[in-house]
Formats: sequence, structure tokens, C-alpha cells
Amino acid sequence: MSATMTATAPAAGLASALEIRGLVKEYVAGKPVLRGVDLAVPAEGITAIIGPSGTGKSTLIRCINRLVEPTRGSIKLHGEELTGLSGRGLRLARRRIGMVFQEYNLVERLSVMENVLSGRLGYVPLWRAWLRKYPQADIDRAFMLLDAVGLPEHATRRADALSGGQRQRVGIARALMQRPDILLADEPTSSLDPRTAVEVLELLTRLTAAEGVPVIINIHNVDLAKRYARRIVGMSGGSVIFDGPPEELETHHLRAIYGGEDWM
Ligand SMILES: Nc1ncnc2c1ncn2[C@@H]1O[C@H](COP(=O)(O)OP(=O)(O)OP(=O)(O)O)[C@@H](O)[C@H]1O
Repeated sequence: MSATMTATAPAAGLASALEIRGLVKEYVAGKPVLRGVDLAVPAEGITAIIGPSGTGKSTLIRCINRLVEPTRGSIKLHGEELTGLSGRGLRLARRRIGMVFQEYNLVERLSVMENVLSGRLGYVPLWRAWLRKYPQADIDRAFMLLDAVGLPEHATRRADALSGGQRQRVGIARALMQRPDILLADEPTSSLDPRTAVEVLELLTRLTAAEGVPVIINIHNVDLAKRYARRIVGMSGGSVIFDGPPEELETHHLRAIYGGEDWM
């Protein structure tokens, strides 16, 4: 298959924000879940990772911010190697990497505003966060982001009073509060109804473009991946087997990625 190309170069003309080389993850020694993944993520736009359940998409994303410890390989964010980092170095790297989760991961009993401001936790001294004394510039940006995600009037509501779509909007605002160099989104729409999923993807696309933040998104819905991503990475069995623009993703690629065709 012509597009069984492993990604070694970002889209023409774009420097890559993230470069992954030979990434292997074995949760159990000798049983790799990721089998030497190479990926170069451009400095802008959405890169969607698709593939069947259990193929290692979440593992790949979580290796980037080291929620999962890679077994071998290299992950460079703007040239900085992430795999060997620990302690303060890892904390500093993590604050450059935003994350949006399928189940939102908000602190349910805190207000929407406090959840958004918690995106600054890697930046403000802990005493400020404890006393809820964030710098005015952070508070101004949090209000700006709440406005941008369409929730300006919800700032003082508890997170657990929000709908799923609203929670994910807060999750996006919180991730952008970090001013990340890259944003990881692990199935951010899987818990949402189809219409809300589209609204959240529209928002994610618009805001990250405005902020100049590249995004890697794990997504099961191939149609949505094709609609919103500038680039599709198809994984199967822990390897990248398609890497290219959405318009080049054809039926035979999907057959290779997901197997069979009775589901098409
Ligand atoms: N903490 C863990 N310990 C052991 N095995 C794990 C762990 N996390 C994931 N795995 C295994 O690694 C494989 C890849 O899982 P992963 O969640 O990365 O796949 P995925 O492609 O994201 O799947 P899905 O689309 O269903 O979320 C699976 O076989 C899974 O059971």
C-alpha cells in the first residue's frame, strides 16, 4: 500500500513541534504494545490518530507526557528530549504539554473558574494556588478563555453542575491556560453526543489555531477525523501503517487499519 508510509516528515513547509523515533512500549516485557513508532508532528494543525481498540493510541499519547513510561525510543518536543526527564525537568516539560481527557478530569467540587485556573498550577507558586491568589494576568486570561469556549456566565458554578459538553469546554480552556507548546486530546469526544462532539471539535480547532498550538487527537470517529484533522495517522497492531492527509485515506487503508470490511 503506497501510504503504508511511516511518518518521518511533517507536512511540507512546516517545522515539526514533536519528533518521535523508534518508540517502543512494553507493559509486559517482550510484549510490545508500541512497536517502534516514528512520528513527526507539525507545529500547527490537528493530527488525528485512528485505529482499532487496543492498538496503542492512548499509550502513544500518554508516552508523550510520560503518564506512561516509554520502554525505548526518543520523543523530542521542540528539540528537547523528554524520555530521560525526571523531577523538576519533567515538571517543566509537562507544563508545556496540555491534555484534554475523554472523561474531562475536572475537579468536580471546584468552580469552573478554579478548574480553568488550575491550568496554571505548574507556573504559580503552590502557596498562591492554595490561597487561590492567582496573578491578575492569569485571572484575566481565564475569563478570556471562558468567554472563548462560550461559558462566560458559568465561572462560579461548580464543575459537577455542568453538562458533558460544557465540561469538555472547561477542559479545553484549562489546557490552554497552560499556554502549551502542544495539546494532547485523548478521545475528547467519545463521551459526547454527536452534535456536541462536533461543537467541541469546532471549538478545539478554532481555539488551537488562534493560539498557534498543534494538537494530537485520538479519535474513533473516522469521519470526524477526516473533517477536522490536517493529517491522519492510522495505527494497527502498535505500528503506524498510514500517515497522510485526510483526502488520501482510502477504503483500502481503512481495511488495513481496522481489518475486514463488514463494518464499512
Ligand atoms: N497500564 C497498562 N498495563 C498493562 N497493559 C496495558 C495498560 N494500558 C494499556 N494496556 C494494554 O495496551 C494495549 C493498548 O492499549 P491502549 O489503551 O493504548 O489502546 P487504544 O488504541 O488507545 O485503545 P482504545 O481505542 O480502546 O482506547 C491494550 O492491549 C491494553 O490492554
